[in-house]
Amino acid sequence: MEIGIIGAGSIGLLYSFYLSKNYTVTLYTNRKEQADIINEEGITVIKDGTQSLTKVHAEYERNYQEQLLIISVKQYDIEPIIEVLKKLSSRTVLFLQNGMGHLPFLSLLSHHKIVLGIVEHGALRIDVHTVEHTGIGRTKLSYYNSKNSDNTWIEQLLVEKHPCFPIELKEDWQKMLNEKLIANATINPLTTILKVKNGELIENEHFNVLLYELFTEVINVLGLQNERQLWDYVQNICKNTAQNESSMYKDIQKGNQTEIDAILGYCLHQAKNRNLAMPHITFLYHSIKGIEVRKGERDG
Ligand SMILES: NC(=O)C1=CN([C@@H]2O[C@H](COP(=O)(O)OP(=O)(O)OC[C@H]3O[C@@H](n4cnc5c(N)ncnc54)[C@H](OP(=O)(O)O)[C@@H]3O)[C@@H](O)[C@H]2O)C=CC1
Ligand SMILES: CC(C)(CO)C(=O)C(=O)O
Repeated sequence: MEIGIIGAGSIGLLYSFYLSKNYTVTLYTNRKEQADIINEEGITVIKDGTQSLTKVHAEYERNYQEQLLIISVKQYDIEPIIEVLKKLSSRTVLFLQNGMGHLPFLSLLSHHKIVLGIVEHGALRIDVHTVEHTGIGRTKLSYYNSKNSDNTWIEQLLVEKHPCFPIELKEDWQKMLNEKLIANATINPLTTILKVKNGELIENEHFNVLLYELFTEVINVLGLQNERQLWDYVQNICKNTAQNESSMYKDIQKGNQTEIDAILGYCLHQAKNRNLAMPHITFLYHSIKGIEVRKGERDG
């Protein structure tokens, strides 16, 4: 099976490394120099201090040929890719983004078999061809516009048996994405403005109150009922990733754009549609947007 992976950041490098063990992978980069380096030196994954190298073919030209395309760019880089996907013949397209920013574009791609995914791995790009696998998690997949049948590409992925790279199928994409959104909408912005690691949101009783207040707004706006179970889920993520900095906190420290629009921006949009007041979400959304603008002004 031939797989094209679009976006050679932390997730693109990690997925190229593991999937190339069983499939022919082409990794599409944003810059020619990165493709040249990957073609020459391969991809290195560092896990628990051990380095492993694999050869993967990288391309800068965007003539995606593969029958399975995996999209691993950030939410704010999705739109130009959608424009290309619109013109391609029918195939399977798997989106791996955090947040919900990609959903409005999917109606433009109805001739493709769309699969939504969430990533529970931790991955951190060290340089243009090296990624650190900072936490083993699952990839969860769910069919968006087709039934759980006749997708041989996805069925092949599901028999993937690498112990560090488990892949699961979920029935309900909305539930799957909502759960991930709850974690990203609560842990990410709070850790960013408080400048703390994930674990402090449960270790510090005052921060835990903030986490809970924000959590109740988020589940309210998403219209979710099983509060107890979801609150345990969020607290468990803080516990299991206690020593990690959230991706949003890392992005802000590096002066990068965040995915706040696809995360809290989406929640605010839902709140507006339903005429709900969301003071914590509003406060945090504008705090993060303000920090991004200040950074832009300093650089500008
Ligand atoms: N990293 C992680 O641990 C996790 C990430 N995710 C999600 O996965 C997604 C990807 O995240 P991550 O890998 O960390 O992000 P990165 O920023 O590390 O990587 C994104 C890459 O996409 C490249 N890119 C942008 N536009 C294009 C294009 N048109 N064609 C080819 N490449 C392009 C960027 O290039 P350039 O460098 O030139 O900008 C960058 O290298 C996000 O939605 C994130 O929320 C989810 C869970 C965990
Ligand atoms: C689950 C969480 C919050 C773990 O850090 C994450 O996905 C992120 O940082 O983006």
